[in-house]
Amino acid sequence: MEQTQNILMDNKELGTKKLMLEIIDLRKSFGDNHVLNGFNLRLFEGENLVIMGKSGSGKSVMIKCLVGLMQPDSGSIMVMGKDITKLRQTALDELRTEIGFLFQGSALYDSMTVRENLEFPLRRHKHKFGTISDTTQIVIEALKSVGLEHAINLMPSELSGGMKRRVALARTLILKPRIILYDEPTSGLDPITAKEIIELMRSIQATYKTSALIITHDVDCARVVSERMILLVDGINYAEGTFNELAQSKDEKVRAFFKQ
Ligand SMILES: Nc1ncnc2c1ncn2[C@@H]1O[C@H](COP(=O)(O)OP(=O)(O)OP(=O)(O)O)[C@@H](O)[C@H]1O
Repeated sequence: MEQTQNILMDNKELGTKKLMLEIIDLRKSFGDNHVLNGFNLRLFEGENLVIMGKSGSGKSVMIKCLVGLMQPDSGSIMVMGKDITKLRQTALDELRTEIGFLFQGSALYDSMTVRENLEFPLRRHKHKFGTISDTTQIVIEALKSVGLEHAINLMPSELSGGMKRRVALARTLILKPRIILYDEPTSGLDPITAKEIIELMRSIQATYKTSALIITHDVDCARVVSERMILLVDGINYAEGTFNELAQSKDEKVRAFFKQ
């Protein structure tokens, strides 16, 4: 596998699709620790793009820059054509509703029922949805899409790990995001539950026509969900391609990702 320095060499078919997210020459250092050294990424409409990188390779730093929790040293981050590093707070908040996050650990509010957990983001983002007098239908629809409509009145403590992750995903979907950012979606789950979540990610892509950026160590997850993958090594896109292209690579650094 040849080192891919420039993501503009994407396959031509993708070139005709709408660009949802673009990261250009992202750089971030902490003193002498140069974590991101010109990272590039393009996420197209309806696509699942997997990013793999070893522990400490800068995936979290990249996500923090992407969601505005960390300021990059340089580079731009375009979300649906707007550079988020240059937006004012209100415009940034509005744009943020187009991105849904599923972070490691499901982060449900323990003192709220499943229904209340799902209603919470709707209330917070009134500007996008207006005042909704009856949220029941919206909540049920989101829960149905993750197969958990029967859990609407349960407390998080009554849910298994897999169910919690599904509810967290429903809570993400309820805001109808155009882009979903999954951070280690299968971590901490047993293989069967992980497989269910992986299948769910595919079904959500088909139903909601979302684009997704997926950070994972899980080779099975990458194989099933990705249209394309980027391997992040030494702060750059070390290699890019489909799962099969990368899995067949002779490059030792690339091969290391597929040995599990
Ligand atoms: N706020 C910070 N201050 C100083 N160094 C930081 C800070 N945040 C991250 N780093 C450094 O940046 C590097 C990349 O860390 P990061 O958390 O992005 O890795 P990662 O790829 O997400 O790893 P993992 O898969 O283990 O979560 C590490 O060397 C880390 O020590």
